[in-house]
Amino acid sequence: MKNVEVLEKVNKGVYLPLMEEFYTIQGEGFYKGTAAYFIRVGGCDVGCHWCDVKESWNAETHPPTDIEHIVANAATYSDTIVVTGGEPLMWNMEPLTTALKNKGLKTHIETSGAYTLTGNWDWICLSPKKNKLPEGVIYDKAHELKVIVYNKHDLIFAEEQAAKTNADCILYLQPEWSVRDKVVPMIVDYVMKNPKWKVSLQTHKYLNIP
Ligand SMILES: C[S@@+](CC[C@H](N)C(=O)[O-])C[C@H]1O[C@@H](n2cnc3c(N)ncnc32)[C@H](O)[C@@H]1O
Ligand SMILES: Nc1nc2[nH]cc(C(=O)O)c2c(=O)[nH]1
Ligand code: SF4
Ligand SMILES: [Mg+2]
Repeated sequence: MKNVEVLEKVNKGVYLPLMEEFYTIQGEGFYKGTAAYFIRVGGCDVGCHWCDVKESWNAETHPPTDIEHIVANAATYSDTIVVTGGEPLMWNMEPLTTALKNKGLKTHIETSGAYTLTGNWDWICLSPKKNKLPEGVIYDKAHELKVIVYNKHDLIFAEEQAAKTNADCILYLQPEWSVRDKVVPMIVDYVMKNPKWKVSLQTHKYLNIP
């Protein structure tokens, strides 16, 4: 296939720059502990300095991959599919999620919300970033809000973001991994004083799994 044809397919979302895919246990948030197949799509320009997948940022280093292959493969592993990245919403998620749903699979997304919400999702984890704030509509649709806490100011940011979410949205504070020893006591204290929040840990890192 010619380069332009591939780019056209990527633009439509029928090909996606695939970084990796793996069957594991969802480590974070509401579905923590649940087996799920992860599809990690390349490309992100949000630029979180503590991002734990910086290799995902440059989309050009990840091969444009036919979503039909991705979906056929995913279906052999799990009925719960987590789409993450990179920032999956940099791409049109309509074709991928439609194909996953046609196979009867549950579609979950991990997103910063920095780009327009596309796709048909059973579960939306919104993890907003100060550098590039979410676009309006996703706050109404998010099932969980997961704010990463790197310092004290992130608790103020967390409250600002929570104020924008819908009433059913489950609220999580998750320690930034590299400073976990410092921020976990702060998060624990904050959650006990403000019990509308829950703690989320990156449990897969404790379990030594992907
Ligand atoms: C790598 S991101 C990819 C999805 C999307 N770009 C986002 O940020 O939501 C997946 C999840 O990991 C979180 N995350 C990334 N780096 C982290 C770190 N160093 N410590 C804790 N959580 C982190 C993000 O906030 C997000 O909830
Ligand atoms: N096990 C596991 N759970 C996760 N939850 C969110 C992840 C992500 O990177 O989006 C992630 C991940 O990379 N691994
Ligand atoms: S938005 Fe997500 S993928 Fe992008 S830099 Fe931040 S944590 Fe990493
Ligand atoms: Mg991760």
